[in-house]
Amino acid sequence: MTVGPNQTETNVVNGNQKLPRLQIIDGSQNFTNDLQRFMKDEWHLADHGFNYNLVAVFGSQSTGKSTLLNRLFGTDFDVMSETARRQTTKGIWMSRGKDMDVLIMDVEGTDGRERGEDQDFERKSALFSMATSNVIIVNLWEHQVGLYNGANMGLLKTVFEVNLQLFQAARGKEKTLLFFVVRDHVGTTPLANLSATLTADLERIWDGVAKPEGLESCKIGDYFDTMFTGLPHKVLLPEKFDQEAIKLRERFTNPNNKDFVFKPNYSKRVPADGFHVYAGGIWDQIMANKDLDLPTQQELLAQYRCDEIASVAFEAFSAKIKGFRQPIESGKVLEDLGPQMEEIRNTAIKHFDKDASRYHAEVYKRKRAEILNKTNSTLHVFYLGQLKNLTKKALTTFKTIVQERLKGDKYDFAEVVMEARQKSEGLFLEGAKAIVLTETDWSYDEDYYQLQEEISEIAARSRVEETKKMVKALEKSFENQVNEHIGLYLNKPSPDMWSKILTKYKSIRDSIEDQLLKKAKSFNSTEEENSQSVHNFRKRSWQILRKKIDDEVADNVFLLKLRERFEEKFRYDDAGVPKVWKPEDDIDTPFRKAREEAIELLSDVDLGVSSDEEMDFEETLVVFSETRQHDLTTRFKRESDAFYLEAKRSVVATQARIPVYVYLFMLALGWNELMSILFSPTYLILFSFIGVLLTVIYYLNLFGPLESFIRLVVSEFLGLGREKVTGYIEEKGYPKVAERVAKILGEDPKKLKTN
Ligand SMILES: Nc1nc2c(ncn2[C@@H]2O[C@H](COP(=O)(O)OP(=O)(O)OP(=O)(O)O)[C@@H](O)[C@H]2O)c(=O)[nH]1
Repeated sequence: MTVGPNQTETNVVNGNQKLPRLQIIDGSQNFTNDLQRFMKDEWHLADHGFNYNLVAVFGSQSTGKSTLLNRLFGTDFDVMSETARRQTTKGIWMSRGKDMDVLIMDVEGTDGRERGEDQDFERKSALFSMATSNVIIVNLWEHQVGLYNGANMGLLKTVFEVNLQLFQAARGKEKTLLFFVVRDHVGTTPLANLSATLTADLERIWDGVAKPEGLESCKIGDYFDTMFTGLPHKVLLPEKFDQEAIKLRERFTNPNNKDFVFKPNYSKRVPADGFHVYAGGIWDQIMANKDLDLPTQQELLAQYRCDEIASVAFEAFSAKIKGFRQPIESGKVLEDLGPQMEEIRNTAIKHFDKDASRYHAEVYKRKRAEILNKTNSTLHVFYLGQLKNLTKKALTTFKTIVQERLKGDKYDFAEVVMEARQKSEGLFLEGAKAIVLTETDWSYDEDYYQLQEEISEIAARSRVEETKKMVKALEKSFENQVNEHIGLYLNKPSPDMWSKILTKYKSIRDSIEDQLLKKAKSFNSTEEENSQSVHNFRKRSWQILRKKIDDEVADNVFLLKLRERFEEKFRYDDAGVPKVWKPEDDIDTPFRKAREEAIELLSDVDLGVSSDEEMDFEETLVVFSETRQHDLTTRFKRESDAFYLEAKRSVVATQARIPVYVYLFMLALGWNELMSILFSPTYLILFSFIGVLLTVIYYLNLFGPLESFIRLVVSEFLGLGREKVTGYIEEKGYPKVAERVAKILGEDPKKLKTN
């Protein structure tokens, strides 16, 4: 059966599942596009890494190559029909060995009987096979041994030349096994002799191969191992052929066999998942007739595959980190972000390592650094976002703690700030450390520094506010004390009250200043700030005192105080009982004294702090200026004069006595009336009552009120009379009344009317 370009075959024949095979290079020398799929889906070798081997078979056409391969590896390569006898294998076919991790290449026969001009395919396929295979089976008839052309020695020369081109640098390290299978071995010539002949031929060919510079003395054994075996005639001795074929298969399948063919140093170190790229690249190079530089090819393969692997790993990585974006952008601090990022990134790198580490070490290292860098850069965005959110959270924590702690009365501001700072910075540092991934140079120093700066700014602002609040509270306390104590002095004025006020003022002020300095310590204030605060407070305290004094010495208020003080002295005795002036009493002296004592309060008061205290504000208070003193004195004198007159009047009232002789005269005149009264019980009781009443009025000094009362009664009485008259006039009518009036007056009523 002749198969067309890049044929694939996976069908079932005679009820048996045929092993899938692929024409990787067709008769027109095109490389297949299906190799990756076959490696993965048909042969299931893609994930085998280096754990697979590759065998190619060389030999003249129709020498039973395909038959041999099918026997050894259970493959289903086409075998030439016994009757047709024409070339079967075109190009290069590939199959996986049955139940073996081995790829087998059935290469087109080498003598090109049907190929004609296309002789160079031989060299190309040799190059390709050498670049990819661990073992090369050289298939030849027994009768060809010793015949240069017949034994395909021309092909071997090509193989040697190609090998030197490809593997000169790997001398002694990497080798290829040349496995000679002598077909139709009759046995007349022992295998040992045949081997010797072949070895001698190989040496001869090797010697004839032009060696690259520096490798002139290299031996065939530096690059090749050789093995020889013979197989009986398949047609004449089929049973023996079968037995030997089974034995031979053992050497390919059983690693414990002493002649096991696959040795580690035969491997071309192409990971299975990159084989399709590598093989394709090699064939492209061969077709382009370029020097086939295997290390470069391996590097190219590594680059290609590492990129592919990295891309798959990165895709999976990207899908996993998607969920971070939204919450971080919305300002959330994600718990476990660090461990999660580390885990996702490490999984991606592990994935990469697993598949890519088989490739060219330098390329793998470089590509690993690239994907590490790429994943780290991607995660760095989340790292920065989380840092930003952490900074915000730390600042909020700081503000909240400070606000909460400052709510109470007793707090040490510096302690509060320190505690809040420790907590918020601790929160930041803990969170920041947790998101720094290994194998990164991520640093949060700058953010930490910024946070510290912002905390300091907030603390400074808060300190200013709290200081203001504290000063205000102390001023209020000062004001309350001034109102209480100094108000007391001013309510009970005395000549020494001003000095008392000043002393008290200083003592209150000093005590508040002490408190101010104590509190200021907790605010970590500087000396300069402290002295400024004290200065401001003094100024304010002085203003408070002045206001209090100003209020208390306002004209009317102070006049009242003067009057009270005067009255206290003048109208009350020492026991606080109101004085009743008697004619013999001296009114003038107590009046003068009381007035002088009151006026004393208006004496020059130059209230001020001591001159040794430096103040840049108006530090004295002239309570009563000369003009005010004069004005208040005059007004007070006027008021006090009224009291004097009242006192005098009360004395005059009691002093207006009738002389004794008048009484005697009246007694003589009214003797009879007196007697009648004395002897009339009614009169006696009446007069005694009136007498007692008058005495009480006299002693209680109630003549004034009595007089007022009488006046009130009289005026009421007159008012009543007037009402009666008006009522009468209204009732009787005016003309009649006029007539009556005219009659009484003796006038003409008409005249009166007109008037
Ligand atoms: N005498 C002899 N004939 C064999 C042997 N093995 C196979 N044949 C026959 O040789 C012929 C060619 O067999 P293939 O296996 O197709 O040979 P080939 O080398 O793969 O042929 P091409 O692919 O065309 O190069 C077939 O008719 C086989 O039956 C053998 O050991 N001895």
